[in-house]
Amino acid sequence: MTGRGMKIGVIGAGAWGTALAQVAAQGEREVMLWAREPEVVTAVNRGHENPLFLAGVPLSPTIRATGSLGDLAGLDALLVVVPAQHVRAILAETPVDGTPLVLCAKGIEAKTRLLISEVVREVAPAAPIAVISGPTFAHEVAAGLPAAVTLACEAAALRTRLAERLAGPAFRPYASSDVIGAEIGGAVKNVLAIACGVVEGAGLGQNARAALIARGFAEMTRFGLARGARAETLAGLSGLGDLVLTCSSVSSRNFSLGVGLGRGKAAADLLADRKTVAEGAFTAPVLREAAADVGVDMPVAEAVCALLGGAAVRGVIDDLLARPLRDEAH
Ligand SMILES: NC(=O)C1=CN([C@@H]2O[C@H](COP(=O)(O)OP(=O)(O)OC[C@H]3O[C@@H](n4cnc5c(N)ncnc54)[C@H](O)[C@@H]3O)[C@@H](O)[C@H]2O)C=CC1
Ligand SMILES: O=C(CO)COP(=O)(O)O
Repeated sequence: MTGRGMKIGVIGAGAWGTALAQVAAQGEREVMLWAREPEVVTAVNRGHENPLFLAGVPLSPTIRATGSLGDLAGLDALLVVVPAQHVRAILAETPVDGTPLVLCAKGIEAKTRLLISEVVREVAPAAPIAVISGPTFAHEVAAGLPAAVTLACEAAALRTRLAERLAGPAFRPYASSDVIGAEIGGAVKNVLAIACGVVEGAGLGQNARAALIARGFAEMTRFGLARGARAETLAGLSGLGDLVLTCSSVSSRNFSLGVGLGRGKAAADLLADRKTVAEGAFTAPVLREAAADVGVDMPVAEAVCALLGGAAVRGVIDDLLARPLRDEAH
């Protein structure tokens, strides 16, 4: 069977899960979308919209929302699009068995320091795993604007079928077998986007932001290589591509969080009561620990941790700039 006939389910109806359901529904194909919020289920089924997480985008009528994870049984692949810290709990309640899981969250599990693919191997050991990651603001993808992603999966046949199923006129998956590399790019760039937002909020200028993107990419590469990622994946869509996107736009929740920090607002106030997720705030502390585990220096990630912990912006920036001079290659 080619991938085109695969029946797709999406777990998580935030902005990105809804946008991916829209991608999977192209050609009037049916898609089952699990939403945690009953009002989202109702709005998608009755009005073909998701005003809570993706307002203003008309959705395909072939997307059917459900509040019951049991309704996902028997599908050919499930896209997992709940925030990283909730993947374990949600999959434990989902009828997965051997269904392929396409992991779309960008983060590291805080209490275990595991990448999401490692979490899923624990909670759904029979499920083949793929990862989709790349520079993709949900509202642009849902509106049908052009975007490209890394689609990583070790099994070549499944990789091809998923790419056939999800590719569309404006959505281009690029195949890779480097699952860990695709995950690390997406997780680390969120932390670096907070740092770039701080540069913006504190008015440090365009030169500083470009320097931070380049030195941040050096950090991502050091950590990724130490964890077994391939350099070309880190330099691709899911690494450098997504880093550039989220480090240069207030459409990024992580960048916007950094702008607030850079203007001197407290992290606790910026994060209180928010409905949408800024994954970098959860990833930064666990990334610092995970980097220490493999002996990798990540000064920008350290600085983000300090700011999230309440340190004053000026002091953190002064400390970064006062670090000993070093070779660029390190
Ligand atoms: N929004 C975007 O443009 C993109 C987001 N992503 C990633 O997709 C993942 C999901 O993010 P978004 O769709 O943007 O979410 P969102 O910020 O739009 O919405 C929050 C989501 O979290 C869910 N949620 C809240 N508490 C929960 C709980 N206790 N258990 C399970 N789910 C819970 C909500 O139901 C909702 O689906 C994140 O890892 C994000 O980094 C990846 C690419 C693009
Ligand atoms: O991952 C994203 C774009 O690729 C979305 O970024 P934010 O989560 O920072 O909004």
